[in-house]
Amino acid sequence: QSGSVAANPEQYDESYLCPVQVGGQTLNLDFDTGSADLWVFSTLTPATQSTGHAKYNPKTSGKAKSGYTWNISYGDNSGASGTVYADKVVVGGVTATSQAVEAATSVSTQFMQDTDNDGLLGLAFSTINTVQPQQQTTFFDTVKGTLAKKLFTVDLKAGTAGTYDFGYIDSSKYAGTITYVPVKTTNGFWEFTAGAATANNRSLGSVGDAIADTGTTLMYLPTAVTSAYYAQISGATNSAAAGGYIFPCDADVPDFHITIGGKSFTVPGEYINFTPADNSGEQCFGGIQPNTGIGFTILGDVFLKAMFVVFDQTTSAPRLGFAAQ
Ligand SMILES: O=C(CCCl)NNC1=[NH+]CCN1
Repeated sequence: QSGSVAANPEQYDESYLCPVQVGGQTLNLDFDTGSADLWVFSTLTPATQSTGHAKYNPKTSGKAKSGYTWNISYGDNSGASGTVYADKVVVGGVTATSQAVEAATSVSTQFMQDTDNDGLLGLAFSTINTVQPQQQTTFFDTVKGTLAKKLFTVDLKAGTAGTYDFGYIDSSKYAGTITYVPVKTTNGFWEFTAGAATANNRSLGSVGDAIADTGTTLMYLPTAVTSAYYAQISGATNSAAAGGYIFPCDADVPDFHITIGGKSFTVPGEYINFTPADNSGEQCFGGIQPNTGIGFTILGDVFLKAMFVVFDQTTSAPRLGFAAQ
């Protein structure tokens, strides 16, 4: 089987939400290549936390997995926890007849407050799924044996709907050729080695170990690369108060170029002029921030929305394919 689902951006492209049928109920989920749990707001979530969200009701067709629990925390310190059911999950027509559906009994304030978001669908490797006492497979791992090709593609867009495709590559969605790089799976992420970064034809240094993460909004780069980039924007400062690099909203923000697999890819400067940093709209918050304390680079939506990316498990050695949109 194969299928395609829309990826609808929230305001400022903060995250992208996709309609998914869970036990016949449609919920809008954040597809996340940086985690491996499929969890949903549910009738088990306290009303004080679930107001405004669509909720999965396991009573309809869910089969409780007795004694199974989950508890996840993300890189941005958001998190959730709960219990586990098996139910039918359909994404863009691709059907998992019995998928582990993790029903939330508690969610952090970030999730409570984002009422567009009814849960997450993890697309990292199942080795980092948090269900105990027995780890569960991601939607992709559950269905991959039934897909025409064991791959999915990600085509996020700036300010408009993109797509996640499962089981095939739609060559109308990218320009030029796809450049493939090997993936290191030991941390459970789609992790690879990126190369040299430049802006205004000046070297910013090398990016190095990086993950492709649809669940993270911004790009978190090595501190040296980040400071070299903002040195080229007059008025840019690293503001503790703002929580990162900001600059005058009318500044000239240069394109960011990164080499992957020997090919150069471009993130337009306008994507890096991310959001107003204050109510006056005078200072804007950068879409590139330092990866301090993370230990690797995260290439999140600001990067991905300039790209067409193939998450490929067609062979025993997973790989990532990158193309310009
Ligand atoms: O947690 C991470 C970073 C992994 Cl290093 N990405 N995924 C995600 N989902 C919700 C917030 N962030």
